[in-house]
Amino acid sequence: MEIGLLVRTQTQPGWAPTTRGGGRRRPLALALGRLSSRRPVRCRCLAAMQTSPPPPSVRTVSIPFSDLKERDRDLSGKIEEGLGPNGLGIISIADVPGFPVLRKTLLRLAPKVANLPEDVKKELEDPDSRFNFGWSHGKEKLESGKLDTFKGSFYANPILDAPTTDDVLVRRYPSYCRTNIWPASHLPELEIAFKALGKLMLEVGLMLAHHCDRYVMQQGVGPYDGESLEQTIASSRCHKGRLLYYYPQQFSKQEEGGSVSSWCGWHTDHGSLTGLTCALFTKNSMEIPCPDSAAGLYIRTRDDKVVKVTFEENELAYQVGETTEILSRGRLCATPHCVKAPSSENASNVDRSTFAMFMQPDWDEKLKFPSEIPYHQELIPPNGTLTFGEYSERLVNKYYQGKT
Ligand SMILES: O=C(O)CCC(=O)C(=O)O
Ligand SMILES: [Fe+2]
Repeated sequence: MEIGLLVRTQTQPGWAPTTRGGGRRRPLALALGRLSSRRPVRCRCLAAMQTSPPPPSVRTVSIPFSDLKERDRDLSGKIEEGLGPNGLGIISIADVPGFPVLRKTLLRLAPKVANLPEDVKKELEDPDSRFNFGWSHGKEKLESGKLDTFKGSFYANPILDAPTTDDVLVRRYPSYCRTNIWPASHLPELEIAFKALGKLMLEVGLMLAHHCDRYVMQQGVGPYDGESLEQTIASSRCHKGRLLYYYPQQFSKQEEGGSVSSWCGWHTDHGSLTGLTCALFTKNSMEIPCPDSAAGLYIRTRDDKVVKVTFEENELAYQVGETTEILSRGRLCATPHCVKAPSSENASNVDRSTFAMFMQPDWDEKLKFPSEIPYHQELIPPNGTLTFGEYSERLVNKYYQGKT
């Protein structure tokens, strides 16, 4: 990894260890648990990104839910346009029944979690999972080496409260295998809302995965060497939801040229598929439209341009993770993304709540890697086969302990 090419972000998340200049603090946290993981992104245009006028805004390719649920419908054109080698790497699904209510119900709880008394939040922390279950705030390091207090996260597996009872596995894969922690007495509605939205995002994600599989097979890749994306996701016990709360930014901290990664640093999700809701903004507890058209989710396109991505409030978006890119032999591409905070004057006291559903293979899932892969080639054994759990462990070692 060429250190000089890493994007310098305020909130460089996830993978970046100190040795690579990323200033990461908690090596394992991002690597395993949500496997949302974060690969720092190479970029040659950092200076331009930080000083140029707001980048253009691009609408996601959108698929109506009524089409998505038809298994025999040919959606390969849209899948290619959205997620293929020339796509943005994000696609949105419109008119998902029940989604708008579940989204609002959960996102409205994000500020409530973040504002629970400190001692209650402490109880909700799980250091043994490297903060991949329960409450996590100020555990990751910023680029500057300071702790990231810009956002707080609440993590849980919305599908399984206890993925396994095998102690060996719990010790080996604590970020996947430990049990959920819910604020049962302080915010009992969180568990219900979190599970309901997470399950819906998984169900819709499975439908999308089916169409992704069809597209990949049409491309002549043949069935994936292991399971299809749909089967991989369906049989996994590792899914992880992340309720994110971005604290209002202080204007004094906004002087860094309004960097596009001022709220969440550049990274690529690591697993199979990530579901994303459109964020909810509030100001002094009142829901408001996003107060700054430049704020929100940004991605870097295949031809190295930074664009702001938009999708409708009631659409459900999905991004491709690195593992899917590798297993689809590049037919589906993972996309570097980050989040920009509002920076205009009237954006003070504005917070942002959103939810990400990281769908990733089971720790036991055998992944058959192609002989050439775009990421982490050195981790793959000669026979090209690793379980996802083993692969994740190697990634963690690579980034945080410097061994492969
Ligand atoms: O806040 C967002 O919209 C995106 C969050 C994200 O990319 C992540 O948690 O991996
Ligand atoms: Fe992400």
